[in-house]
Amino acid sequence: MAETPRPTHPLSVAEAWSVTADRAADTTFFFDFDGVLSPVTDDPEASQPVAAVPGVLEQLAASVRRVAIVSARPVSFLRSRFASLERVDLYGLYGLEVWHEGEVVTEPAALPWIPAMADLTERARAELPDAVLVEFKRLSVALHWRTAPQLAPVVERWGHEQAERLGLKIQGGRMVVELKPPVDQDKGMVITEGVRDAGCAWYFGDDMSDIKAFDALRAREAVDPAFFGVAVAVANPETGADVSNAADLTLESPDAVTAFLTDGLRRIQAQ
Ligand SMILES: O=P(O)(O)OC[C@H]1O[C@H](O[C@H]2O[C@H](CO)[C@@H](O)[C@H](O)[C@H]2O)[C@H](O)[C@@H](O)[C@@H]1O
Repeated sequence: MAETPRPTHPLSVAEAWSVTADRAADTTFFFDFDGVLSPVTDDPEASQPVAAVPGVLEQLAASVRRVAIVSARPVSFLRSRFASLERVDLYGLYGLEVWHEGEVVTEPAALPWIPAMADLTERARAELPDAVLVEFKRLSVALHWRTAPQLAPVVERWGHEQAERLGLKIQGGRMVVELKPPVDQDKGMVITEGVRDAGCAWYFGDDMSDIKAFDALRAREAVDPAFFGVAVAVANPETGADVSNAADLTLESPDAVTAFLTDGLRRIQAQ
């Protein structure tokens, strides 16, 4: 059968699935976790994927070349939510951690920063108002104001001061600011590496840090016009229009992502 011609952006959903079904053996799907596979909750520890997600991802992984979750969460957290998945690759802490052959592999340049992150966590808990949730992630510290939105300016100011004091990187997100070691690693770099020899790739994201992943798909297309990249935004009012504007398609929620993938899987399997 002749290969479906590569459509130009903007894409229709039907075009995107048609090209993907043709190239399934050469396709990788990447997913962010929070807000994409899991609905947003006040307590980050309470987050769970949509019930059907593990089954859908495992089936997808059996039908395409590769499926990976690329998250700001630690790999240990992702493993706790996806223990049953055997075929899905996991990148944690923006790619500073990778789940590889049954163990967590950490970027060596980041390891010396663990004590500084632990100290910063203690300092944040002592200095910030109690309503700020301080999440220690071994190689980063996330400062959440979801349950106290009026504290956003206080937390952002404190975060920027600490980043300057310690020479850390700072990453904004959904009602959160995160402090990270000054190590060059982000979701865009994970995707750039991950699509190097792919013919087609999808990335599903909902937050500012995901725009770099969308950009990595675009950059790959620019050097190889035959490559087919699909950026999918999961819309939310917190990140405004920036994520949707950077995407090819927009879905409204993690439930909608699950239904969308179920439909896509049917199309791939029917090919
Ligand atoms: O890259 P991701 O997997 O999307 O992780 C981004 C951040 O997700 C978590 O925070 C966000 O989700 C929480 C639970 O729904 C929510 O309470 C919070 O307001 C959101 O910012 C996680 O806790 C962070 O560490 C991640 O950076």
